[in-house]
Amino acid sequence: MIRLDDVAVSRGGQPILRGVNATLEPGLVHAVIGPNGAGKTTLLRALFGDLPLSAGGIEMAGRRMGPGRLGSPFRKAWRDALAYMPQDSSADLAMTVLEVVVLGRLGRLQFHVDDETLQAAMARLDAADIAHLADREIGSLSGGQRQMAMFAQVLMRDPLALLLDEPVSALDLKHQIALLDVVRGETRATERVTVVVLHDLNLACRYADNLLVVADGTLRASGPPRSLVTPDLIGSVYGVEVEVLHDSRGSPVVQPMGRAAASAASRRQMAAQ
Ligand SMILES: Nc1ncnc2c1ncn2[C@@H]1O[C@H](COP(=O)(O)OP(=O)(O)OP(=O)(O)O)[C@@H](O)[C@H]1O
Repeated sequence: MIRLDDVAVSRGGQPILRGVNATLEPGLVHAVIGPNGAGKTTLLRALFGDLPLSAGGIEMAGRRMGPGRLGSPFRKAWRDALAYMPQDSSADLAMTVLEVVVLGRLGRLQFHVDDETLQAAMARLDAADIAHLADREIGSLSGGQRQMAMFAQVLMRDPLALLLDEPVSALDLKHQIALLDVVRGETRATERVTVVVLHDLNLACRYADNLLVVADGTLRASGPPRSLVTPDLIGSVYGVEVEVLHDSRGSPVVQPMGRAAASAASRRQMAAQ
């Protein structure tokens, strides 16, 4: 479990996140949604120990990270428990896909890649549907193929928690589903905490057990998609009019209807005038 307690983060001297309280249960997929610039990546990087907290704390596996400079032994131990896939995993390296995936075990490697590691890397590539690309140079892949390879790499770390920042942004429909199926399956099987930033609200509703709605640097709402996702919440967070339908499994489906001309409150005010 990961617990966030009144977390605040500043960047460039500006407060970006404030008052974030959440409990992230293991074995569940937690999807972070919210508009551009809301603070989603900042939240993920704070969880990874990549950005210092300006207030509050994060507890994970008996450790507590508080405000202040992150001392390097603490930071290393904290990050060793996690696997983080950043938004842009640009990889212009002269390395093959297989070598990049094997790097996920860095720290355990001692200048020798044993057969077990190679087999594990191949299994990860297979699960990501890119085993046939193992010997290609990573820089020669398409954006989507590279995203799948970086995903295979983070899984090799066998982490306590998986932090994925827009992992499907470059993927076609089939590979979005394939990657998120693996994410959900691994999360359940390993009882780890998964936090994934997604812009596609319908994928978030379909795959997340818990949604974290970030807006203007605060956690506006959180909970299971079915009870959380309403036209009012999505409309007010994104500034659009939406209809919320439900698919045959009961997952919410968000249908944009147009930009919100005015809030309900201002419409009532205008009607009263
Ligand atoms: N180094 C920085 N210095 C100052 N402000 C920053 C810095 N990096 C990011 N920000 C600001 O912090 C805010 C949150 O950024 P963040 O990347 O967390 O948003 P996001 O929700 O992930 O957005 P997106 O959906 O566009 O990726 C933005 O207003 C951004 O401009």
